[in-house]
Amino acid sequence: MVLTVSDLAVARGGAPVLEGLSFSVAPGEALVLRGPNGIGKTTLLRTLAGLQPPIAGTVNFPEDTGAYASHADGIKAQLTVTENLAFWADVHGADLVDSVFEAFDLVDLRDRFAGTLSAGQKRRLGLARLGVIGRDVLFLDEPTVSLDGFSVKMFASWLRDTHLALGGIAVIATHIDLGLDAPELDLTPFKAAPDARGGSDEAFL
Ligand SMILES: Nc1ncnc2c1ncn2[C@@H]1O[C@H](COP(=O)(O)OP(=O)(O)OP(=O)(O)O)[C@@H](O)[C@H]1O
Repeated sequence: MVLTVSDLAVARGGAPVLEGLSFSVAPGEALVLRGPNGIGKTTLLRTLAGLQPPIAGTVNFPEDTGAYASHADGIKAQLTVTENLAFWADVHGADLVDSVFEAFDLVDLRDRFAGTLSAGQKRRLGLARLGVIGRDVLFLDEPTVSLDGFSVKMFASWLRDTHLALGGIAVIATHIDLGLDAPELDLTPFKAAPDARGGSDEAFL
């Protein structure tokens, strides 16, 4: 299982954002996306994950092995932490294992309604979803936003010592160092030439 990207071009709102991207990520490896605000990290991650089509090139990894995570993580406010995780496990036909509560520091929050969690706690729950759904190829958009230093370290440990150690793959847009010893891809040189058409995609706003 390898993630292979060939001559990819991506667009947002009908306007090309990045072009000419080729790279591959092997099992057990992560790739960190770098670049200034607005360069196209979110657009690229969404395209890699199959949430929007590329305008050129190809993205290859085994079907049904990918998962995209951003701040809009689909937490159900009226369910407890445990019920949220059980729901996601169920949808993916996976078992909800106790170690997930520990890995994401949710042990004391098991019975709390998700709607009552703080921003950082919600983020931990959203990230814990990745620990239950058993997907091999993770596309992570600023996963550590709202997390305190301790939680960042916990998440980095899970990523390194569980997900990657078991042969998973991760492509991560992050402005902070997760201590992963992963290669970085600066997207700046891949900025698409300006497109006179411009455009707007209301559904994506
Ligand atoms: N509806 C739209 N129409 C045209 N351009 C858009 C539209 N929505 C976003 N863009 C532009 O697309 C570009 C890529 O945005 P994207 O969110 O992928 O960047 P990013 O690298 O993730 O940014 P950040 O680091 O700020 O999160 C930006 O320059 C943005 O202004």
